[in-house]
Amino acid sequence: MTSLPHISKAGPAGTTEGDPAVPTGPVDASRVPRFAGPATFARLPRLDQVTRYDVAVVGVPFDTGVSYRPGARFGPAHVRESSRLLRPYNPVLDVEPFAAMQVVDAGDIACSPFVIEEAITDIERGADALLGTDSRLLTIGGDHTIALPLLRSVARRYGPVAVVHFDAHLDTWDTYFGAAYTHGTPFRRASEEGLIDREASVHVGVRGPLYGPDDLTDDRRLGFTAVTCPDIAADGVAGAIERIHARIGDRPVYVSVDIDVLDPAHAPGTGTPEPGGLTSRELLAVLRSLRDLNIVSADVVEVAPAYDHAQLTGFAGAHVAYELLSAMASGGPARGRG
Ligand SMILES: N=C(N)NCCCC(=O)O
Ligand SMILES: [Zn+2]
Ligand SMILES: [Zn+2]
Repeated sequence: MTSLPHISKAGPAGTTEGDPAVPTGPVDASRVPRFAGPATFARLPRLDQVTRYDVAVVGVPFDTGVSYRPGARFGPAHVRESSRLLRPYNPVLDVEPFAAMQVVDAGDIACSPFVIEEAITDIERGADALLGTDSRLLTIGGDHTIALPLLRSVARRYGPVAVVHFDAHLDTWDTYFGAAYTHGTPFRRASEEGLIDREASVHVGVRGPLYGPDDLTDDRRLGFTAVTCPDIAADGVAGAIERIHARIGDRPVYVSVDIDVLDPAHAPGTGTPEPGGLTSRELLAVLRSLRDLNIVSADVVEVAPAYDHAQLTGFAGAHVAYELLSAMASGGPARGRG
């Protein structure tokens, strides 16, 4: 009988047992079935099972900032459960992210489900505790409100960062019902607080009706340009990649992926779905191109499992996280401003 867990060393079999320099990898799916044992992200070790890490995958089960369907508080658990099928080698980028870096599951940041301002402080402190000089965060939300405290933490370390924001929505609106901190407003607050590089931030996948033309002029003033879904329909994925790279260069960049950037056919489990979105194939291709960028941290947000079908959105979220980790592994450690 085999007992759990069979956490593997990510180096060549038999050569690295007990070597602290070699990352501890996922549970070996050829020895312990994928559907057995606890659902850490990609079946990676927990924070307390390693002595150091390069990337902490951390959940933020918060959805008090939503304007429509609630439920993204259950996103971290759903993405973890859906990440059991991931495999260690990324053939497109020719990288083994869990061998190139020590990736750990740091659990969830506990935050208030009642008071948004308190939750934002909790998330910022939680991120500060995990983000080191040579470590990065990959955060699983949670609604998009959480990008604000995450950017505060990242900007404290790197200064204002470029943002590549994948989303159907601008999320640079001002207030809802007079509330400043919501999932429709994080990038406006971040821009006002000086957390983002206004010369180098970009939305990807924006579409759907707005409140009025001012939304777009405000958005540009706040430092964003947009590669919209109609742009991608016209110029393809290659056109999108070219524009993103031209805008970002080698600046430190934070990547935020709202899963509703995908068409609802690819990701139904989300709170504010908008028809006419990206396919998962298109999104994964753009994410792979980010290997050339200086990624300082990233998030995947807005997975709301109550509206999911057949784990489509969960698998999409898990794969997005995997490609972000692969891009980080492939691009090497984060660097400060050159
Ligand atoms: N961040 C997300 N997913 N949605 C923002 C939608 C804001 C609105 O209801 O206008
Ligand atoms: Zn959105
Ligand atoms: Zn969003």
